[in-house]
Amino acid sequence: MCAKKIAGVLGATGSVGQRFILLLSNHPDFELKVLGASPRSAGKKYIDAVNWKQTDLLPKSAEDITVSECKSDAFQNCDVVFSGLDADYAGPIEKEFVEAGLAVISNAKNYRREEDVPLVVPIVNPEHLDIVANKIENAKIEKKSKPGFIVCISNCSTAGLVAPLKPLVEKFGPIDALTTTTLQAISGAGFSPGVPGIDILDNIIPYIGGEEDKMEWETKKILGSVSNDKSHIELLTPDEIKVSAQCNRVAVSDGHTECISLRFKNRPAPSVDAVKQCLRDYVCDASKLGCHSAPKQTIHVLEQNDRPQPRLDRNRDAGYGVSVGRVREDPVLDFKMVVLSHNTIIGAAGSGVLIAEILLAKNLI
Ligand SMILES: NC(=O)C1=CN([C@@H]2O[C@H](COP(=O)(O)OP(=O)(O)OC[C@H]3O[C@@H](n4cnc5c(N)ncnc54)[C@H](OP(=O)(O)O)[C@@H]3O)[C@@H](O)[C@H]2O)C=CC1
Ligand SMILES: N[C@@H](CC(=O)OP(=O)(O)O)C(=O)O
Repeated sequence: MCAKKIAGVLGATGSVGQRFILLLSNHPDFELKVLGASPRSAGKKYIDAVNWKQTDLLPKSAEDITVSECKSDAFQNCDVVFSGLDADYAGPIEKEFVEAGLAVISNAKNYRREEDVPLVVPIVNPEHLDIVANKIENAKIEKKSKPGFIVCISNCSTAGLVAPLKPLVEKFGPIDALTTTTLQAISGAGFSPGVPGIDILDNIIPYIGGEEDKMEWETKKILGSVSNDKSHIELLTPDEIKVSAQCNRVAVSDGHTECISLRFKNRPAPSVDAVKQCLRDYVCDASKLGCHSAPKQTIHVLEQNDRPQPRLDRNRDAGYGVSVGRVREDPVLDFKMVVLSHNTIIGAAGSGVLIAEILLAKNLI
């Protein structure tokens, strides 16, 4: 049995950072050693710096770690650094880490649109990590030291959307039109400052800044393909997919729900039963690789009329699985369905951990 890889977390005190702490405590492959947050938290013990808001208790192993400033010196011994940094600060910090030769897996939006940065939902497009493998291979050929790199995790609502789309597009071809209306949990808005109770109690907020554009754009990259020379990602064209998103904040703690309608380009459209079977049969590559956190069932197709529900279904496969319910014909497009995914697990920190497990299985960290 190899020694565990050393892991660090940037933005360790936030909504995503706290989830990283939970997922990495007692992980068989990674040992959490270094935590970073803002200058307000640096120098304090983690237990004193964090305002812990998870329903699971703060792991003992993290309590006494002294929070560092987010500078690469403190993280030099890390084999992998997970970032849950506020996007207002993530850009230059993550850049400095990559330049220092570190492997960074980031939840922040800053580098998602760079064409040579993989944007990965690990249950959907781990093959985009070939770009990292190619960078490392090229450095070897040029006898340079192992390069730093960044892998971005998608927007949390996008992660839930692309999970069922991947097997459907593979089996039934391009999607001519898709609309999605989201009902997003408050943990998605983070903890500093977070959504005020007075705004969300007895209410729905029909606007989440930037979210609709992210869903519409990121879907094209995640379902796109690696270029022949493995240097960048080629996006799907509008001819291959058209997405329209409307995003809403609702009074749910964790778990994003999405009501999706879609029409395939190819005629005749498949039957409802064929769509359900396709979703049930999908086994993601992370599961085939035997990764520790990979879901046993990637997509759970639920038959009850009133499911999925966030409180009841968000923890399927420990939050790494996605639930799909109410698959039925749509009188305007071809089909409609309801998708539920855990926004801070498969939509954020869990995806980061699973990406690291895949990188490890491929000897890239
Ligand atoms: N929540 C979610 O479901 C998802 C979030 N994301 C993305 O992940 C990132 C983190 O989100 P979230 O956890 O919700 O945000 P939070 O606001 O809860 O946490 C932000 C973190 O950034 C740290 N930070 C703030 N300012 C600085 C600074 N100047 N230097 C270094 N660190 C700083 C904070 O530290 P301190 O406590 O010391 O202030 C805290 O650890 C964001 O980019 C977000 O868009 C992505 C997918 C899903
Ligand atoms: N905006 C998402 C959280 C998220 O994923 O944000 P971003 O795409 O900026 O990382 C939410 O509020 O639920």
